[in-house]
Amino acid sequence: MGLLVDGEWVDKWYDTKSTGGKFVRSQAQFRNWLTADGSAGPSGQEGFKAESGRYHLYVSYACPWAHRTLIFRELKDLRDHITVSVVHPDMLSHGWTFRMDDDGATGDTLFGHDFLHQIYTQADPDYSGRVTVPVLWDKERKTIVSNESSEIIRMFNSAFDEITGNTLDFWPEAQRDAIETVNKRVYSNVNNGVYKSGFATSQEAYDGAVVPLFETLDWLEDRLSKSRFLMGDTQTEADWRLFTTLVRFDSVYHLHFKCNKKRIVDYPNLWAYTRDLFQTPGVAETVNMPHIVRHYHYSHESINPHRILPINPDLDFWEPHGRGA
Ligand SMILES: N[C@@H](CCC(=O)N[C@@H](CS)C(=O)NCC(=O)O)C(=O)O
Repeated sequence: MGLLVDGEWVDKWYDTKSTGGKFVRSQAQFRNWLTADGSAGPSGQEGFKAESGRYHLYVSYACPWAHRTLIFRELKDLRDHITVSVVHPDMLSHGWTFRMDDDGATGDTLFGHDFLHQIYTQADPDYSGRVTVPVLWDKERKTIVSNESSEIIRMFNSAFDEITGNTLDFWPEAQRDAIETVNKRVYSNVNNGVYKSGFATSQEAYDGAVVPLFETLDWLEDRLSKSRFLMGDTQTEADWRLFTTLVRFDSVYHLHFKCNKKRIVDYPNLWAYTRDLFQTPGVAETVNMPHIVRHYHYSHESINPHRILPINPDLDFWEPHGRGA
């Protein structure tokens, strides 16, 4: 675990001393956009035109943020157009690595590097900051397009539509304000809320995260008692952003991150909704539970110093969900 400082790798855990025990996530730094015509998009430089075979994703199956991008690659039929490398689940003193001694870890299929940080310094030899997944890489310009999952899924939502003929829209214009409102609350209290609970190093910081987490899950449970998906009858990005946290919750966050007031299986609507999303064609293939369980319990020494993997509940994500009616 560490970060790059002026292009040099430094092995260092998250600093929570300066923030009163609170975990504060840093902002992603590569913020270019892939677009259908290569124009610049909301931020970054121009020239990243959607083209088949040109782009590559570096992901971890364990990471909920990277998981979003893998799901959109499936939902938007991009599998034949965007290639993928999967890191090893253990994130230790070198950060994410391309070790291949675990089922599903592919190694760096583009360059044969050992560490993900080498991809960052290849894009910017003086890069300072965290080395995170996902990374969207441009094989033509040999640089990172983006390392921000919330933006990568919006690129995937539309940039390749002419190439794939898949015009499913998970970010429909008419619902954007409503989606943003839900995303904001879900991001802060649920997606990042579990991390803020788990990485807190003071009681106050933990309480400040875990209470809003369960208040928000209660609110979502109620909302999902009235409609199949968060925005009504059709899936939007809001559902997929929530899903990657829900699918990990009972196996990882409940115990490892001390989010243990309830499990997702204790919420009838949230649990059926999680199964409904899981059973969406293409999605189950993106869920690698062994990588998920291994990564968190093995990598976070400060939380689980003996690296013992828990027995965990048997969860049947294939059980009929009954939410279509
Ligand atoms: N803003 C980023 C966050 C990505 C992120 O934090 N990924 C984690 C894995 S779940 C990571 O790579 N952490 C390594 C680190 O912080 O050093 C996104 O959503 O794309």
